[in-house]
Amino acid sequence: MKLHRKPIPVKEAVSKVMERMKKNSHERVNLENSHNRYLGEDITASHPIPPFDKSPYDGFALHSTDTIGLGRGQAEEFRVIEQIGAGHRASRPLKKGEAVRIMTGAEIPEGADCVAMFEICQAYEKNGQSYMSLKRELKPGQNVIHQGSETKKGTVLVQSGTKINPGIKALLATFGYDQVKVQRKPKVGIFATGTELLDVDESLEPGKIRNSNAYMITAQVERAGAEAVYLGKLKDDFSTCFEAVSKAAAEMDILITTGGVSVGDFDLMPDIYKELGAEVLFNKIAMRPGSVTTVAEVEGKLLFGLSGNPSACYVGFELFTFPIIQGFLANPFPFRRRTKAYLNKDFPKANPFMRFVRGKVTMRDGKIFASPAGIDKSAVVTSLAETDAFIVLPGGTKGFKLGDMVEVILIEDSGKQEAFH
Ligand SMILES: Nc1nc2c(c(=O)[nH]1)N[C@H]1C(S)=C(S)[C@@H](COP(=O)(O)OP(=O)(O)OC[C@H]3O[C@@H](n4cnc5c(N)ncnc54)[C@H](O)[C@@H]3O)O[C@H]1N2
Ligand code: MOO
Ligand SMILES: [Mg+2]
Repeated sequence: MKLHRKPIPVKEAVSKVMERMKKNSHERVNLENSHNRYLGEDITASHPIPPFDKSPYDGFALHSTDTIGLGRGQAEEFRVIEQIGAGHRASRPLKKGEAVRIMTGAEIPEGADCVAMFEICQAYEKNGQSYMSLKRELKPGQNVIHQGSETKKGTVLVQSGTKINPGIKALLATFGYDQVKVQRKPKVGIFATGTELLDVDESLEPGKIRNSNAYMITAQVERAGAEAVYLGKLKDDFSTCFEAVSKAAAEMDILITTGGVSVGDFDLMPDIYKELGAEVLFNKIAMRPGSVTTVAEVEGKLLFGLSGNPSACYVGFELFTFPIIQGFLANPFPFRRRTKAYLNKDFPKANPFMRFVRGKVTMRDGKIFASPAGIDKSAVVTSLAETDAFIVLPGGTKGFKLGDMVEVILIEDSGKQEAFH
């Protein structure tokens, strides 16, 4: 085994992975099941919105020319010929001096060009006929939402590859998509390797630990929008691991293993990649944690050899596997959002490697602050529960001080916020 590996910069490692991005196929799902899926086509307005001139208020539709000169004590009486709610249309065009009692969302009748809200009108009955009197002048088009004023037919409203959110669902429904073309979710196989691993329902035994990576990675895969296929845990035995990995690589779109990528006697992944004839893109990155993260490709399939150490495993996934999954989903913006934040803690120790400190961000008075989520060590699992961001501390000769402005990678919205005031 080669003990001395040459670390490559994080940026280079990310590009090496992204160069291997694969094209994916599409499928159709019912609109109800489309939430959080990635669009497989642009959404183009198939009709204008609104499709007809409509009233934004409950009131009376009339013609503005009938209101000229009103005001300063001058009122005009209108004959109310009918009443229309949303979903109904007036039975005939309005004539001079007529009004239609109209509700919000109803189509403006022919012969009307404006709406007077109930609040400025006086409605009354006279000899079994409805009337309304008005003391205000209205302009043509006043209180009318015009056909196509929100969007014109043919406008591209959402691009293929965008994650479907509640607003996009509303648009899909507006344009009559009962079925939606979406990107097929890549199947991501997951193996946890390690003879020390116990199942969740097993009691602790000397020298053994429960397998937490499998559950963590499954959740990260699902959070990224892919289909997680947990394939089980494997003992550190070459032929068992080799068989399992080669079979899964053929069946899955992407394969993740955790553990066994370093230089230990039972770290079998490097030999497995060799035996498979896989091309190793890199096996050492100038970062902490996750320096041992290894990515290889065999017969067009990417193999992510994530570290066994929980924090390193978590970080390795978010930096390298997350964007490739987004690529599969045709997301034109495959990377997690980054921004700047003020450090809430000193990091006096210089580190030659770039650090991705598991942290949490808070927002106050238009500023973002970043604090570490717990112990900043690769082998730590407890800090991950609080993590909603990575604090990026570039490698170099100096440490960092409280108040320094640093880059943060936003992992999720933890929703920690006081009530609105
Ligand atoms: N001589 C050297 N030793 C190590 C180096 C090195 O460069 N030279 N690198 C260290 C670094 S950095 C890391 S990170 C780890 C990576 O180890 P592996 O990826 O080979 O992982 P394992 O050896 O299998 O396990 C490491 C650690 O993680 C625990 N683990 C494994 N799987 C799970 C799981 N599914 N759930 C929870 N915890 C798991 C395992 O028990 C070990 O404690 O290597 C350093 N060594
Ligand atoms: O890969 Mo290790 O996490 O750098 O500690
Ligand atoms: Mg090891």
